[in-house]
Amino acid sequence: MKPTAPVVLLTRHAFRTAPGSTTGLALLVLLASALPAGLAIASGALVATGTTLPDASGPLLGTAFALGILFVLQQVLLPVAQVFAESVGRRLDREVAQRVLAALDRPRELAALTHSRTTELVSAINDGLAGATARDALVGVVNMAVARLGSAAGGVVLCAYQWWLGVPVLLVHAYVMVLVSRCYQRALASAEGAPARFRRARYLRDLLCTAPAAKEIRVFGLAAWILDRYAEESSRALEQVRSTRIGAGRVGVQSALLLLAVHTATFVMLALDVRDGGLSVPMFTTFAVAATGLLGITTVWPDLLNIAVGGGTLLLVDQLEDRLAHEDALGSPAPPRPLGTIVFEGVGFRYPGSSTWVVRGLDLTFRPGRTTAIVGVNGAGKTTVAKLLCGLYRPTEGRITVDGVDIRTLDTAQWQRRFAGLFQDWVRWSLSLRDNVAFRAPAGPATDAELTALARWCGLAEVVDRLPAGWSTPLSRAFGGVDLSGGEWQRVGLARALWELRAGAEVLLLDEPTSAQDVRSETGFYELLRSATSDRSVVLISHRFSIVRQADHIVVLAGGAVVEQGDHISLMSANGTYAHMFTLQSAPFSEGVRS
Ligand SMILES: Nc1ncnc2c1ncn2[C@@H]1O[C@H](COP(=O)(O)OP(=O)(O)OP(=O)(O)O)[C@@H](O)[C@H]1O
Repeated sequence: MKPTAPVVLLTRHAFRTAPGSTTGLALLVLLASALPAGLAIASGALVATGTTLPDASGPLLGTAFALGILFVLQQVLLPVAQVFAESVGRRLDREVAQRVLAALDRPRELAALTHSRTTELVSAINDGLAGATARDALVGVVNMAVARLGSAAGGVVLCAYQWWLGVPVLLVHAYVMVLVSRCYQRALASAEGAPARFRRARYLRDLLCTAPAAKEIRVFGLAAWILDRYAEESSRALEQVRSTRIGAGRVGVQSALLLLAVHTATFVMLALDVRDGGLSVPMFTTFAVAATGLLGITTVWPDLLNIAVGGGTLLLVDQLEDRLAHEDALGSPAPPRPLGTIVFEGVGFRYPGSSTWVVRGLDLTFRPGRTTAIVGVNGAGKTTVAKLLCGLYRPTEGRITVDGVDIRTLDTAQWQRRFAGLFQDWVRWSLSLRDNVAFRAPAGPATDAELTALARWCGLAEVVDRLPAGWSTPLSRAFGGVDLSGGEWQRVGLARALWELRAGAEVLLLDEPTSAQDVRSETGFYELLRSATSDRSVVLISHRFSIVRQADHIVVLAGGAVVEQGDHISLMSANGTYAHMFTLQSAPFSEGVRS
């Protein structure tokens, strides 16, 4: 199917977003487009009045006044139309941003979001918006429409003189338009490979502009190296764009020469006709002004790029929405409440686009109210199991059931809402502490008293006391607040997960919850965890065996499968992988005690 032309796409979206304003805009454009022809006719009429009626000062004044009005309108109507277009375009931009965010929020699973085509589309949309917004593009459409329709009207006037002159002149202009449009299409097509390079260049540039990288850049003295890499990447990305610009310049010169030739011929023909008595001076004036109006077409070339980029972005947004359309079958049943036993039955999983099995033939049981710890070496697949459990990915083979029902058949959004989690890469929101912990208060806004009780449990109470505006303090210096330490941030993440349990989540996923905690905080963590989670299920992923050993059930993952499971005592007496890992971690301390 042929892709919709950017102008059509922009116009269609503008009418859909703001039908009233866009209709007004279309009328303004039509009016402005008729002005060159009106000016040509009025100029001829003025000359006619002046030359044929020497003492007719009234009609002369009237015609001059009419010409003046047309002239003023020509100066005013286009800017007014541009202001209208900007206003409609702004609404279109807002709608585009909302549509992109809504589309990205739609898939319940991460596979669709992390797919390379999705990231490509999002990146291309961001690039498009940075290059030309829908507002720029819509202003471009107005400029182009006024110039092209105005020129066409001038051509029609010229046809009234001699059709065999008007038609070829119009055809030459049409040819120039096609030439220029093709040139921009080529420019866009050849720049298609550039986004990846631009993305890399932008990443390097952002490294220099963002605080988190500042420490390493200074300590390792990386600024000059990054600047060099940035210069290299961006100049390579610009190379393609530059080569197409040279092409555009060539087309510009060719078109100008063509227009020069055709207009010179027109003016010469008109002048010869006046000399030979075939054309009166007033008519000459009308046709000469009409021919001049045709040249308006040459003033809109930069707008073509804005239209192509802005319209192209709308096309990409349509494609993104199609890609991320909701996959859940409508009316899928909600998961049971409370959640029963969750079972992995022969689960195998490969990340999308990867041929490597992370886990295979995995049989696991998560009983309600129990703490299950998952251990294993780096890359064993522990986090992947947690992601499968909460429905962020679907098993490639096998199935996950709750009380015997395949979770695929349940409403994924509701399934996910039953989990609360602190992942390894939890988000540090640059918002107030209150928002960081209780985004979605279960019933009305969270009170400080409720939050303080939670903070006491999480070891956050001291931090809250220190904050200048307590729970309302923004956790970012960029927003006039404060920065927290890594361990304090982790406790904020933990508090958020616990708050979600209050809001109705039933399973708490903790992936390395004490990785940034000091020994004091780690000691007693498990008892505190159980007291805060009471009868809820907890899935605990940790390399800290001092915590893991206290779990009700411990699962050891290796080579993508469960190699051992049981409680600490049974696993230690089995003297297998778990016992080996446990001994390795505790050995330095025992030696320290001995010596
Ligand atoms: N989004 C992803 N796409 C492709 N492969 C991934 C992705 N996330 C993880 N992997 C791969 O899956 C494997 C298991 O990763 P996972 O994070 O589950 O391990 P882990 O046991 O939690 O490791 P660690 O103890 O280091 O946190 C690793 O080899 C990793 O490279």
